[in-house]
Amino acid sequence: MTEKILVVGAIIVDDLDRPTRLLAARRCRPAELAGRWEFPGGKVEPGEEPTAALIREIAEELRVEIEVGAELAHPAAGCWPISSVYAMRVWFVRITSGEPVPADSHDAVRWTETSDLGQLDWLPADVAVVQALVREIPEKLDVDGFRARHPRL
Ligand SMILES: Nc1nc2c([nH]c(=O)n2[C@H]2C[C@H](O)[C@@H](COP(=O)(O)OP(=O)(O)OP(=O)(O)O)O2)c(=O)[nH]1
Repeated sequence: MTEKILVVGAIIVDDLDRPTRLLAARRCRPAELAGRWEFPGGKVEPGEEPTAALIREIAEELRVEIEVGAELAHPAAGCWPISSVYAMRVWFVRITSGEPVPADSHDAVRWTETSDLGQLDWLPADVAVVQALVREIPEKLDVDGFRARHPRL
């Protein structure tokens, strides 16, 4: 069986310990995904560390530097399924330098209160990730707790 291509995504939060807002990005390409919201990021290149790919993608797409925090792993599989071709891993991250601006992958970025996440029209594969976030929000997005409850496989 062929390995799926790994996509990495950033859950950009205002504070890694006590997040209250999250930066969602609206895709502008390809046409079938345009207008839907996602966790900015992209494909890991051959030989690249996933978190290095995340830092690279966020610099390319939003022109900011980030610190990578805890991973939000799929509770059973580790990776979040996207399609027969792609699987995704996502991490909480914090911006350490710069102001996020959409480059060529997005036409909007929006800081969203964690309570309003369900209002956005997310990419289909991201809905499960958002649901996992929403389930955890009453616990103030306790990222250490996340790490304990969703250990990487
Ligand atoms: N970045 C990202 N991609 C996602 C998410 N959810 C989801 O289904 N995808 C899909 C969309 C794409 O089909 C696939 C790859 O993502 P991408 O197009 O952002 O990758 P990339 O930046 O490396 O792409 P490119 O420069 O080669 O065009 O993953 C998400 O939350 N973030």
